[in-house]
Amino acid sequence: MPLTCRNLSLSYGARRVLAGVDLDVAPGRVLGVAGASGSGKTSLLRCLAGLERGYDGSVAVDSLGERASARGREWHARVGLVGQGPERQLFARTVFDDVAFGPNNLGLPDDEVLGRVTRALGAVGLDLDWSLERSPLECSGGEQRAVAIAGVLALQTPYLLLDEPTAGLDAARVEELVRLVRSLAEKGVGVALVSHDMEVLARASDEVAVLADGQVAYEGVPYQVFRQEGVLRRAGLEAPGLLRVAYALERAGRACGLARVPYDSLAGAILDAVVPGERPTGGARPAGEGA
Ligand SMILES: Nc1ncnc2c1ncn2[C@@H]1O[C@H](COP(=O)(O)OP(=O)(O)OP(=O)(O)O)[C@@H](O)[C@H]1O
Repeated sequence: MPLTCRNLSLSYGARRVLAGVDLDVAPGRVLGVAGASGSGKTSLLRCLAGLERGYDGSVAVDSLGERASARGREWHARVGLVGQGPERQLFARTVFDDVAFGPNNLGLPDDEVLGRVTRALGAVGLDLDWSLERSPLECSGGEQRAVAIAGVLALQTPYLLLDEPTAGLDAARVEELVRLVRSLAEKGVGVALVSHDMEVLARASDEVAVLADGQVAYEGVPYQVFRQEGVLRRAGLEAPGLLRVAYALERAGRACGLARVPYDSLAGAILDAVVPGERPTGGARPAGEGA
């Protein structure tokens, strides 16, 4: 059963931030969440994470039903949240201790903690031996982000909420993050991914929900969402460049097979559409390699 919200509304004082939102975060799926600054993305994740109490409507996960988020511990065992700028919350003496904090807090035996920390560090590309020596304060910003994400991964929650996890990261770490999100989904984790980077959403998401004026203005598979020009305008968003090229080609009668081509293969599909038969479908040949 998914993590769901139904008719979810939330106000801060007189300001209504969410106004009747229905969304599902399903096991093994990645729900991307897009929207302008202040459209309520973080507030939505906080409701799903069981951190907001004053909402109307319902939020449920597995067998924990309406208002169950008030039960705290049970909810947090199911839903992990990596908030914005999570590296600000690193505090332990070593990276290892920081990542181990959550599992230790669950009262798990030492060998289970070690296993979880090892796997979580590996998932974000960090080394176990390094983690035993290094203070989080001595890490680069990108490493700190990875440590903070590992700390939540080590909780092994079946649902994971990520709020702007790629903000400020270099291209290689963005790439790692997209791969991590996809591999978590392949292992059955249900992920909600908030991002201002439409390319990250197009690559990582199974579906994208666009928030505008506190409501879901549109929800669908990425290539459909990003062709909704009116919705994007209303939400202050712009489709990723490659998709805009693909849409333009389709309008000109040169289909790129958007319904079946994953975003990462789109450059090859566009070249196929422009110069038919010149390239293997989905494959981009390294520069300089002969035909
Ligand atoms: N604790 C709070 N008290 C009062 N207002 C709040 C609080 N938290 C958020 N808000 C307001 O609610 C609105 C939505 O904020 P939220 O952080 O959910 O938006 P967002 O879509 O995540 O924005 P961004 O993309 O800039 O992170 C904003 O206008 C914000 O100022």
